[in-house]
Amino acid sequence: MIWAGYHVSRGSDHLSIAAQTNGFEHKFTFEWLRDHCRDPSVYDSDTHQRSISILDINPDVHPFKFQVIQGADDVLSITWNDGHVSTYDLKWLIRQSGQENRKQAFKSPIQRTPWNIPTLPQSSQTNTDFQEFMDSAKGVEKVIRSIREHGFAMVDGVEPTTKATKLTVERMVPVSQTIYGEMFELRNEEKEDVSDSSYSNVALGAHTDTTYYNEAFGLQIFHCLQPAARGGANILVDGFKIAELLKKANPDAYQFFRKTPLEAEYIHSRSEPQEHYYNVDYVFKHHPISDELEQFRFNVYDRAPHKMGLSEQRLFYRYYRELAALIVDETNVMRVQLHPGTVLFIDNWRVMHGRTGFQGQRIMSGCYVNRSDFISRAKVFDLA
Ligand SMILES: C[N+](C)(C)CCCC[C@H](N)C(=O)O
Ligand SMILES: O=C(O)CCC(=O)C(=O)O
Repeated sequence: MIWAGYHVSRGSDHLSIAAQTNGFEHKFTFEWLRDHCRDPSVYDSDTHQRSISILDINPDVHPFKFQVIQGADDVLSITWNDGHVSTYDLKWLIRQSGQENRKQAFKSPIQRTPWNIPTLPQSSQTNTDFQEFMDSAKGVEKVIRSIREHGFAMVDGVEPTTKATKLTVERMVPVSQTIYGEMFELRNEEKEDVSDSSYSNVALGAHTDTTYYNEAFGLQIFHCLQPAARGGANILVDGFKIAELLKKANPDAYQFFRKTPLEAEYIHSRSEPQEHYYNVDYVFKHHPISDELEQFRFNVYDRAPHKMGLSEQRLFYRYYRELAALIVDETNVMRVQLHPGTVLFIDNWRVMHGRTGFQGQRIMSGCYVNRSDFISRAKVFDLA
């Protein structure tokens, strides 16, 4: 059966849709087709949820007849041996085909552009005005695009309060509930029962947060409500650039961190701890299908004891020094003096943050956002 350049034919247990141009065949078993029936009786097209179990489908299901109905959207219609009729938008069906290049199908739709000092993105790309962000979908899209392409974004002109920071974040994504609270205000007065070193005035080397969580938070948000009298600048380092540099300088080290999961842990409260976060995962985490680098995880402070054999220990220390040296190399370190009014969004799966030590009172307001919540929002704009 010929349809707009395709030939649909039947095999022993499948249908094949062959492109007339190059003869490429998209093949789907009868079971796959019946399972992917988009009829409202078995599938909700609003929520994309299926409403039947795989056991409701007869494994011997096969077409009684099939035909292509041509129209605005060409449709494949199958009448099954049990009498059920399924229709498929042929363009949709071809997009689901895993034969051609499954890897390709999962490639990120956005171009991630690793940066360091010589290649810093323009502020016109990364910064968005508060009113534009609040009033238009375009403003939100611009911020998401910058986070996806460059690993960070800024919104300027926000009222310098924690309440306004929350409002700004929630325009785009829900704020996460964490052990640090929802919105946190980081002050350098000793917090009585909290053990994290960020609640002090010491310098913090560039790191990603919550490596000890099973899913590290997707975004870290900072809004400096009161800058320190001296020091206290933030630093940002693009982990994807570091990945690129390490891979080039020492491919074995890159492979080591791709294949060797590292231990991380944290106990939040000093007295009567009610929790002990612990996780193992890779420094360079790749997508299981596309193989693209998806997450960079690096935090020297929150490492748990490394349970490694002797040769692994030797390699680990050699390579970890090399990695750490790239992260402090000034060519790779962006300095940002945050001031009241600017909300900084950091992709915590890519860009490391830190700060210089400081004197005087400093107040940093902020929060975390779940990875899934952020990616879900980005997908609406076709940015994930
Ligand atoms: C942001 N806030 C101050 C609330 C917490 C900071 C946590 C930092 C921690 N060492 C980590 O890397 O997760
Ligand atoms: O105080 C800052 O600017 C950064 C703190 C920090 O690195 C953190 O909270 O993880």
